[in-house]
Amino acid sequence: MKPDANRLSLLEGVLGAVNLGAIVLDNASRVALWNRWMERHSRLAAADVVGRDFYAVFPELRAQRVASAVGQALHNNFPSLLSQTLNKSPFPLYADAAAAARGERMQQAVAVTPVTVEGAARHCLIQINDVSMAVGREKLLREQAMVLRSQTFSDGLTGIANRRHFDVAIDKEQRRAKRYGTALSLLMIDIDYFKPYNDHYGHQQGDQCLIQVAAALQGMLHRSADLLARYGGEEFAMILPDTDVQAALEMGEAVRQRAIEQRIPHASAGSEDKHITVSVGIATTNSGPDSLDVAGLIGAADRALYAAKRGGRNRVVAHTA
Ligand SMILES: Nc1nc2c(ncn2[C@@H]2O[C@H](COP(=O)(O)OP(=O)(O)OP(=O)(O)O)[C@@H](O)[C@H]2O)c(=O)[nH]1
Repeated sequence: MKPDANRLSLLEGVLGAVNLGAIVLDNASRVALWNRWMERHSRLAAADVVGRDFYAVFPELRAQRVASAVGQALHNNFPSLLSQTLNKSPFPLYADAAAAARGERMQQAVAVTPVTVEGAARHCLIQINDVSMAVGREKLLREQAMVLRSQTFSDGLTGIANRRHFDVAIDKEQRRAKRYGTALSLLMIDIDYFKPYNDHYGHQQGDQCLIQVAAALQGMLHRSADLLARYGGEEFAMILPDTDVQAALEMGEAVRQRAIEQRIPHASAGSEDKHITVSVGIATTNSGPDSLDVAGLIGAADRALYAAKRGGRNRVVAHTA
């Protein structure tokens, strides 16, 4: 074999073996080369395609970015890499027969490159990579990152916001209240006689009680900036932006009532009512000169809660400066 013919058959062999789609178009956009990968995934044989107008083979591509990339390569000697977000699957190519039957195109990365051919007008090479796996992996990673993020900010037992979420939110709301001169209220809510509940019914039922109370309180919040968090073991915190002391007292009372409405039996409660109750401590900060910082607000709500417990439990106490 002559050296030139040798090189040509080597090149044909290589093009046939590469694991990507290769199409060569001549200057009049006729298909000059169609490799085996293209045959496999388009289900069009080279013999049926070579020599035909590219847009007769793929009419839908005429109005697409691929067409302008081909034009730029052939007429302006300009290479293009098609944006994958805008051109996910421009070619009707399928991983296998089953995907073709489902009409599920493979995700593609497409590059169009001008090719100089000795003694002929400029050609162009279209390379198509199957990036379905990479795209799938990326999607999975993004989904996992979202799950991780939501786990980082929610309490594993009750599903409501956790302490970390609370810390971020209270800080943000305190600064917002100060900046806009609005009131901010914090409710600390603690289940009464929870240690005897656990001792009497067991830890697992204690967990169920926490889940039920958390869900009931969560259902009371309707404004997007309101937040209920699990602050500690059997203690919840409710952040209420734009809420003055009067409105916070009403909310505290509604919380107390909602807990009672659950009718969770508590045979060993230290009180007359043999059902689960909660105590609520409230602190409110305004933008005035005696406005509280985050630590001050939490400390004040904690002291109010302690006063509610000392006062007999199943009650609401608001901090007074
Ligand atoms: N089941 C369960 N119990 C918890 C969890 N976290 C904290 N606890 C329990 O909550 C109880 C809290 O008890 P205390 O702080 O003594 O308060 P209390 O018995 O509720 O008494 P008062 O608050 O004064 O009415 C402890 O027994 C903890 O073990 C949890 O995730 N699950």
